Amino acid sequence: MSTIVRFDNVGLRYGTGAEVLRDIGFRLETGAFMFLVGSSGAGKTSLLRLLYLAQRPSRGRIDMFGRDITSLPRGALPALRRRIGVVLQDFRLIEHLTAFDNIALPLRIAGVHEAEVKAHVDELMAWVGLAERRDARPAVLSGGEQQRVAIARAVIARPDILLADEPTGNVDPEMAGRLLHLFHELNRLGTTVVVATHALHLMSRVPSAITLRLDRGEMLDPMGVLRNPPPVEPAELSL
Ligand SMILES: Nc1ncnc2c1ncn2[C@@H]1O[C@H](COP(=O)(O)OP(=O)(O)OP(=O)(O)O)[C@@H](O)[C@H]1O
Repeated sequence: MSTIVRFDNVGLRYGTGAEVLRDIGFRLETGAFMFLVGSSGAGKTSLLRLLYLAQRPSRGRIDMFGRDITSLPRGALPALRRRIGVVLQDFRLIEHLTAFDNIALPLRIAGVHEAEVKAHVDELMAWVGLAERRDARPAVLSGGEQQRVAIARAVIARPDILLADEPTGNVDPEMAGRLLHLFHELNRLGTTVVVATHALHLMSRVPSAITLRLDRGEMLDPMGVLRNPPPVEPAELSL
């Protein structure tokens, strides 16, 4: 089993402020499902920003996909980002595109044939309860609908890593369970998943998940599980 993400002694500060992340070190194995938890302001979004290559650390080293991303030239980042699906708290939908076209975007960028795009997007929209909102633009969608468009867009092209920041924050409990199920299915197909959440009750739905707990910018890992991930059983690999 290979390591897809590795943090060594990572620190992050914004501008000249104090460090908002300190001494973060962990390994994430390919195919893992990780919950990122901690109280508001603990640094969850900041850690996701590092993983999405939106921010470089102020110190330490981050390896992703077997490369040291802290020393990569800017020009190399877009190709890496295409392997990452991301659901941010502000959704970042493209305003002039319909829900369907927003979700279809990663497939179209990848050059997928239009008939296949239509079949995949329609199926996923039905799954996340958006079949009726196919032609709606983001401005007329509710917060929960926008969130589901953002999630569908992030997962449609089966990224190597999915990063989601509080992805069930705007939906009812039933839909939250459904979305988590979607992430779990994607994970079983091989995508490494990182979900930052306050919804601790949802964590029991993914029994195999590991948890990275942040407390005011520091990592709590008393058992050392994240620094020394246990070997994965072959049976789990074949799921
Ligand atoms: N762009 C920024 N510039 C300066 N400080 C920032 C910036 N973004 C976040 N911070 C600070 O970094 C710290 C961690 O914030 P972050 O958003 O990562 O926490 P969080 O755990 O995701 O919180 P929440 O659960 O409320 O989303 C906070 O003290 C916050 O004020």
